Amino acid sequence: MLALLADLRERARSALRPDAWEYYEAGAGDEVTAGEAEAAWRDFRLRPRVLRDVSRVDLRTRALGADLASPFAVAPMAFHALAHPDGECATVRGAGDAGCLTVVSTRASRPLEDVAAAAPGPWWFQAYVMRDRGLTEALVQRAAAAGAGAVVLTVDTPHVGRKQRVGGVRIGIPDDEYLVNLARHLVPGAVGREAAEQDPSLTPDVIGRLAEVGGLPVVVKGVLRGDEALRCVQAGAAGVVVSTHGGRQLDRALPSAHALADVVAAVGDRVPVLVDGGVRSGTDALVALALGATAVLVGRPVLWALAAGGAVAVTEVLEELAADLRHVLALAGATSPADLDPAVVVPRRVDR
Ligand SMILES: Cc1cc2nc3c(=O)[nH]c(=O)nc-3n(C[C@H](O)[C@H](O)[C@H](O)COP(=O)(O)O)c2cc1C
Ligand SMILES: O=C(O)C(=O)c1ccccc1
Repeated sequence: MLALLADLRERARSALRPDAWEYYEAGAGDEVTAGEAEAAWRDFRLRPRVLRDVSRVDLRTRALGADLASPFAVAPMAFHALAHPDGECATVRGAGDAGCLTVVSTRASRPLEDVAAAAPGPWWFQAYVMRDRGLTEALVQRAAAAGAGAVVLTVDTPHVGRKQRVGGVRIGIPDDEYLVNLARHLVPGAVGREAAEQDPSLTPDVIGRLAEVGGLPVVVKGVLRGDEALRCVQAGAAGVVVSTHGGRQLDRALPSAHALADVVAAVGDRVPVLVDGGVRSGTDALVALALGATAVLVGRPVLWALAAGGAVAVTEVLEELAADLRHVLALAGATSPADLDPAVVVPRRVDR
C-alpha cells in the first residue's frame, strides 16, 4: 500500500465515528475475501520490457465516452456523509479535480442533483434495483437527467451481505439519511425501507430495461466469471466490473485479481472490463491493466481521504495513485496503459 494511503487510513480511523469506521472496513462473513483482496494483486510478478523510450507516459483513458486523466475512478460507496459533511459532493469535486470519474451510489447521502452540480467532470450512477422497481427507474431517469454518463448496475447484492463486525447489514442510519435520494419516490404510507430493499429476483432482462429507461450504457458490476460476463453482454451490458464488492457480499468469493483474466478472455474484445477490490498502489493497477482492465475503481482509500481531508485529500489520493502508476509503467517499459499486454505479468503461484 502506498504510504499516503496508509497514512490516510490511520487519520480516518481517528476522525471517523467508531461505528462508521467499522462499517467502512467491514467484509462479509469471516472476511476471507475482504482480507485477501490486497494480497491477491501481489500474486503476480512483472516481466518488464527495456529500452523503450519511456520519457513520456500517457495515462489518459477513455471509458464509454468519458475522457479521464488516468485509469483510476472512484467506486460506488454508500453514505459518504459519514466521512464528511458535504458527502458525495466533496467526493465528486475532489475526484473531478484529479480528472477522475466517480460512480455515485444509489445509497448516496446527498441528493443526486446536488452531486451532479458539484461534479467538475464525468460521473456515473450506480443502480441498486429495489423491490419497488418504479423507485429504481425513477432514480435512473433522474441520474440521466442530471448528467450521469452511464448506469452501473450492481448484481452481486440480491441481499446485502452480513457484516458480523457491525452486527448485521448496516449501521444505525436514520431513515431520512438512508433514503435521501429515495424518499420522494416512495408511495405515501409505504414502509420506506422495505420498498427500498434490494430486489433478489433480478434476471438479465433488467440490463436492457435500465438501458431503455435511462437511455445510457449499462455497466454490470459484480461479476467474477467469464461465462457470467458473457451472459451480461449478450443481454446488452456495455461493460462489466470485476468485483467482490470489497469482500462485502459473498465471503470466500475469489479475489478480483484472480477473476479478471477469465472475464477479459470472455468479453474483453467486446466491452470495457473494469475491476476493483484492494487496489492500493500504481503497481496493483499495472497488474490489472496488463491483465486487460480498462480502468480500476478505488473504494475505501477514497473514504479514508474524505474523512481525513475532504475533497482536497480525495484529489491527492487519486493523483498519488496516478503518479505511482506513471512511474511503474515506465519501469515496466510501457508508455501508456494500452502499451501493456498480458505477457508483462506472470502469476507468482499457480495453486490459487
Ligand atoms: C463502505 C462501502 C460501501 C459500499 N457501498 C456500495 C454501494 O452502495 N454500491 C456498490 O455497488 N458497491 C458498494 N461498495 C463496494 C465498492 O463499490 C467496491 O466494490 C469496493 O469497495 C472496492 O474495494 P476496495 O474498497 O478494496 O477498493 C461499497 C464498499 C464500501 C467499503
Ligand atoms: O454497504 C455496502 O457495501 C452496500 O453496498 C450497501 C447496500 C445497501 C445499503 C447500504 C449499503
